[in-house]
This record gives sequence, structure tokens and C-alpha cells, in this order.
Amino acid sequence: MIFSRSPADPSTRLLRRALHRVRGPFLRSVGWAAVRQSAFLAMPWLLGRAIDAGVQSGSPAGALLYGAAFLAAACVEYAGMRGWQLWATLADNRAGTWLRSRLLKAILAVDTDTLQRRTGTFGDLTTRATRDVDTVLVWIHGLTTWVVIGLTALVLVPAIGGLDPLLLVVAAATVPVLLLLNRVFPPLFGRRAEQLADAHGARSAAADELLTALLPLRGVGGDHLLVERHHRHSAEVKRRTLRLAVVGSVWEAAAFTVPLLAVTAGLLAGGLAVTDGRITVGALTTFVLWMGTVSVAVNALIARLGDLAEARVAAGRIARVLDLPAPARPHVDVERGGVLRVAGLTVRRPGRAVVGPLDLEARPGEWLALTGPTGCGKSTLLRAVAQLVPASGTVTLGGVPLDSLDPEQLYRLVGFVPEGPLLLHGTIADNLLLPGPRTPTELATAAHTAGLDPALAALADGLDTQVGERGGALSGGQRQRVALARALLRDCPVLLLDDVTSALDDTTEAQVLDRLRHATADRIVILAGHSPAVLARADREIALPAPRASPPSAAPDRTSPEQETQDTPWLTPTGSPTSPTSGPSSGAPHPSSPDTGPLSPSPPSSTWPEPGQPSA
Ligand SMILES: Nc1ncnc2c1ncn2[C@@H]1O[C@H](COP(=O)(O)OP(=O)(O)OP(=O)(O)O)[C@@H](O)[C@H]1O
Repeated sequence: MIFSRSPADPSTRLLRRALHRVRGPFLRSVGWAAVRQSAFLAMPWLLGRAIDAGVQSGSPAGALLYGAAFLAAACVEYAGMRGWQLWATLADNRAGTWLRSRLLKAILAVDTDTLQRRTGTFGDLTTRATRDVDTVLVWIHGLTTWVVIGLTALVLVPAIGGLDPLLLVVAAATVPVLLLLNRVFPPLFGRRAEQLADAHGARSAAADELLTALLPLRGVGGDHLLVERHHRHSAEVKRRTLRLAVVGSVWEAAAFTVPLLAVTAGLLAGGLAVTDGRITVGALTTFVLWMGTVSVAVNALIARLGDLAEARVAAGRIARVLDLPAPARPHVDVERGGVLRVAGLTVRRPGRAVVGPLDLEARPGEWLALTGPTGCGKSTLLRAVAQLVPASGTVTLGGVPLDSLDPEQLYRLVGFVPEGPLLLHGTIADNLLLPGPRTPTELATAAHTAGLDPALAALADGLDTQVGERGGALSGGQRQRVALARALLRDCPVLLLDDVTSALDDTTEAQVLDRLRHATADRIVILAGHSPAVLARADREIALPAPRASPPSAAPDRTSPEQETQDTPWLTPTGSPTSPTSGPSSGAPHPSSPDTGPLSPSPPSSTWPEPGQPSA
């Protein structure tokens, strides 16, 4: 009943694992629930006995005795209920922590393209970490009820039989009807729950986009479109919630009525048995109360089956993220002054122009400018070098392939600053210190190199200035310089800078680039962009041609080695043409860098398959 699907089913596997993690508190909650239910079930029996034997005129001792027994049972029931709820809450809390930290770990270990493809949108990812996890927790919290239901059946079947066989027949007649109801409704409920979960994911994505893009879209009068889109998704959530509620209410009402009908039949049959003298009035009272308990148990059973159906859907959605390929990578020693070699680096996305292959070689102290027309793939290739998007080809540092490194290590070796960097809510200092604690001197040096010092001097709170939601309380140029200073504080031997001076005026840009050049004398720096100031300071230019059209058949995003060798090298370092080298796929995970965490906002792309569709 708890897991009726195959153990290999990802949702069942995850539910089992979650339960295994919290087996201690769960078993304690089961113990307390058993105590509670035993006391609860004894109460109708005590009442029946009190009516038949305890309450007699002129004998207060019997009434007192049963009154005391009743009070003792009530106290035990109260204590049992407290223990049950306490441990069940602890179990679901622990499971929540475990599930959320696993989700976070999985998200941090995988590239953003794969993540987006699996989840549809990042907004949907949020739903998985919130609503879906909560749904699993509701199931865990309610699991102990199965023990209560089982105990009720175990005690009541022989107990009712002991009262009178006829009453047992009446009670037993409810079983096939309940079984039938429970065959029909759970699959229907599960399907509706799945549709509702998808609708929640879509609405969450729309809300995310609404918050991120509202300001820029207001400027072009497009804000109403986002609001309408959100309303549309909300209406869909409402419609699907109602559809689920219809199934749930019909199921619950039908199942709840069956034991009540049995009570009616039992009153008729039991009333006759009382008049015939076969059973006592107390026994009939006990039967009616027990059948009331059966009604409650059936109700609980329906609720738990509903929880299970919803939890399966939620666990399946969570498992889709947890099961993302993230091979374990042992720590490999990488020599700091090593050469960066990129060979045949190619990114393919369904329906998009092929980007790459890129070949280059850079030594410590070298500055390379990656230039080319808009949309030719500069940002994409920088991200591919940083292992942030799946790509084919090889990227090695000091002879070690970057896709073989564990994310922690990669994070320390390769720094990446995107064109539109993301700042976290907090102060400038909070953002600068994301890579870890630094001395005030180190902070001041990085701020100076990034040209941030005049900006800090102009702000009343300096480093303690609040940057606002996603850095919105700073100017574009200030945000870029904070992100640059933050990357410098990581002291990576390879620094990938995507148009990081695009928002700076000419004088500030020249000053920042000069300081940067000096500060990165022993590092490899690749700067993407169109800036003449960058070009003037670079040792070499790698000019990318205009993008090539992709073939109409949606190309896979991982190039096969055969396909790769057929590609013409259209991208070579100036002055040192090299042919593309086919290499193993390097769709390696990358740790979340502060600038490009996988949860960084990204508009949903209509080219990605929706959740549930097979991914490429
Ligand atoms: N997440 C994504 N999903 C699908 N396609 C993408 C994604 N990001 C970029 N692209 C596509 O990849 C191609 C290269 O984009 P990229 O941003 O790398 O170009 P760029 O040379 O940096 O452009 P710009 O000079 O305008 O910054 C474009 O056709 C773009 O549409």
C-alpha cells in the first residue's frame, strides 16, 4: 500500500530513500501512534462495559471504576497523540532538509543547459524545491496513519466478530465496496495531481519571469503581457486544482458513506439482536462507536492514498533533477602555471546555429581577445571553456581535462564573469566576500583593480551599501565592477571575462583594463567582446566568424566524434591555425560560480522541450 510500484521506479526509489533516512523518528512516531490507537480503541469497549456492567443503581463504585479507567485511557491517548505528532513532524523536517540539500547539490553539479532542459524552466525548478518537496513531506508525515489504520482493522475485525457474527458480516460487507473505490480513484487522482504539479511549475516560471523582466518590459509597454501570462497560468492552476478536488471529494465522500451505511445496517441487525436477547445494549453501543472509528479510518486511508499519489508525482519530478548525470570526479593535481588548451570546442543546440569549434592555446600572463559579430558565440564558448554548458571537444589546463575535475577544484581554477553579472541581495561587501573571507587589504586591492574605488567613495555606506534585489540598486557599470572584483578575489589561474567593461565609460574602461593587466600578470585571461580598448591590450585576437545556420533536423547538443571531425575549422587563433581536434564529450558539470549560479535568472526558451517531454 505504501509503495505499490516497482522498486526501480525513480519516484518509488526516492520515496523509499527519504523514508530510510528518517527511519529513527518515523519508527518512534509509529510506536507512539500504536499506543494512542490502542487507548482510543479501548474507549468504546470501556463504554459498552460501563453500560452493561459498571453503571448500576445504588452502586457508585462500578461507575467510578469505569470513569477512572476511561480517564486513564484518555490520558494515554493524549500522550500517544503528542508523541506521534512530535516524531512524525521531526521525521518530515529531516526528510525535507535531506531532499532540499540533495536537490541543491545536484543543481550545483550540473551545467545550466542540461538543468534547464530537464526542468523546462528555472521557475519550475523552484517549484520542485518547494511545493514538490513539501508534498513528499506531507506523505511522510501521514505515513504513521497506516499503522493506525492497520491496528484498527486488526483489533476491530475480531472484536466486532466477538460481539455478534451478524455484526461482523455487516462490517465485512463494506470491504469489497471500499476496495473497488480504491481501485478506481487513486490512478485518476494521480493523473490529476500530475497535471496540477506541472501547472504549478509553469506558473512559478511565469512569476519568476514577471519579477525579473517587469522593469525592462515596462519601458516598452510590454508589462501587461507578462501579467496576462501569469494570470493565464494562475487560471490553469485554479482549473486543475478544482479538477483534482472534484476527484478527491467524490472519492472521499463515497468511501466515507460506506461505513455509515454499515452502521445503519448494523443498527437494524443489532437492534433485532438486542430484542432477541442475543447481544446487550452495551455491545450495540460499542459496535456503533467502532463503526464510527472505521469511518474515520477509511477517511484517513483515502487521505493517505491521495498523499501517496501526489507524493509519487512530486518525487518523480524531484528525481528528474537528482538523476541528472554528475559523475564522481576524483581530485587531480593541476599545476598552477599550466597551459590552457582548447581543442575542437563545439556547442550544438537544437534549432540554433552551431557554435565552434574553437581551438586555442594560452600561457600564464597571456591576454586573449575573443571577438566576432553579435551572436557568433563568444559568450557560449567562454561558458563552454568554463564547463558551464555541454559541449564537445576538450579543454585542458596543465594537461588535465577540465571536465575530469571535481567542481570544487574547477571553481578554484577557472573564474568566469558574465556580461550581465548577478549580485545577491546584501551589501557590496557581502557580494565581494562570496568566495570566502578576505582581509580588508585584499578587498581594497581587488576593488582598486576593478576600478570600484571611486564608486565606493561616492557611496555614503561604501562597502556596506545595499545592492538591492539582484543588484538593482547599483548602476550597470557598478555591478560589472563588483563582479570583476569578486572574480579577482578568487585568484583563479584562468579568468574568463565576458564583455565586462561594456557598461564603463572610455576613461574608466582604460583604467580598469590597465590595472587588470597588471594584476593578472601570471594568469591566463580571455576577454570576449567588441571593445577596441580590450583589443589594444590583448596579446592575441581570436576572431569568430558569423554564425552558421544549423541543419533543419534538430541537431543533438553533444557532437559525436565522427560529426566533429567533418566540421571545417572556422575558428582558429589568429596567426596559429590549428585543425579541430575531436575529443571526448565535455558536458561536464560546473560548480555554481557566484556570477553564474545555475539558479541565476534566465528567460525560458521556447526551444526547450516542456517538462515531461524527452530531452535530447
Ligand atoms: N541558453 C541558450 N539556449 C539556446 N541558445 C542559446 C542560448 N544562449 C545563447 N544561445 C544562442 O547561441 C548563439 C550564440 O550566442 P552568444 O551569446 O554566445 O553570442 P555572442 O557572440 O556572445 O553575442 P553578443 O556579442 O551579442 O554578446 C546565439 O544564436 C544564441 O541565440
